[in-house]
Amino acid sequence: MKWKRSERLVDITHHLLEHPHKLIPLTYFSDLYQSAKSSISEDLGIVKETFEEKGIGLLVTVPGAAGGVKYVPKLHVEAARAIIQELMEELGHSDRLLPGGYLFMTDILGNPSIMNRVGKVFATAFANEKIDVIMTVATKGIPIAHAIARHLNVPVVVVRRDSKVTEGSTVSINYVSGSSRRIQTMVLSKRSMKSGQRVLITDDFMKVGGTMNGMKNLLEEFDCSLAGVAVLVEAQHSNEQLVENYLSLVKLREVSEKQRTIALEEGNYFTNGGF
Ligand SMILES: O=P(O)(O)OC[C@H]1C[C@H](OP(=O)(O)OP(=O)(O)O)[C@H](O)[C@@H]1O
Repeated sequence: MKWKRSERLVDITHHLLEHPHKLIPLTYFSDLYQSAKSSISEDLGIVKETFEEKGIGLLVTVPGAAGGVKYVPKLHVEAARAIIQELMEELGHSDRLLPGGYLFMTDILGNPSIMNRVGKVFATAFANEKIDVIMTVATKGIPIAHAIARHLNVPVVVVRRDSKVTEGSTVSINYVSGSSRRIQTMVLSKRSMKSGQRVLITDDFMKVGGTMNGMKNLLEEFDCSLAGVAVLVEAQHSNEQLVENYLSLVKLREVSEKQRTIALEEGNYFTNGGF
């Protein structure tokens, strides 16, 4: 089948979007479309210019025999800010307030369109980091972890709070859950990670950071290192913050269970390295 340029451009775009952060040799495209490398290079130049101008992402070219092109999901600042503003509007409804200063977020975490945008905001911040794995803790962190993983093209590991025979042999640690000051357990299958991997930790909500801190401690048991911490919503609180370096999209500054009010502000995404 002879491919017209317009058909190649559509198919190249589709392939790149389906394989973020994957280095694709030019020969893959020239063989697929039976086209000269020079034509493919021109095609990729058009895709690159449109991707970067429209804020879809970057098209990184790696020269040399082992080279190729790699699509890196990366939003423009304005697009990231608009997604965070959208989140704040969604979260700002007083009926989301739960006892203990938590917010009901399950509907947002279950919304694939919102999660996809959240994933791309975080993937933008970590686009240049070497990340091998994304770790979260069951349950509500799972949709966020997968959303980020989709854009970074890396696997997700889910820490559980209980041991299950279906996880095989496991590593477990105890940690103090910040808000409730309860001793809790984190369990992760030994098969989940390999020594030396760099891990991005994420969760839907961080209050005192006990949960996040527990996951950081778990990394040490696997001889893995922390590549970053991504939090959807962080909550202001009076206790000592157990986690310093993290990125949050939204900050729950103040809640009044009596007045049923929620005060939100942008998280530290833009001030702490999101861009
Ligand atoms: O910063 P901390 O004070 O440790 O609290 C943050 C925890 C608590 C809550 O999880 P839960 O609602 O307890 O558990 P699940 O995600 O399974 O609903 C939230 O999803 C974070 O994981």
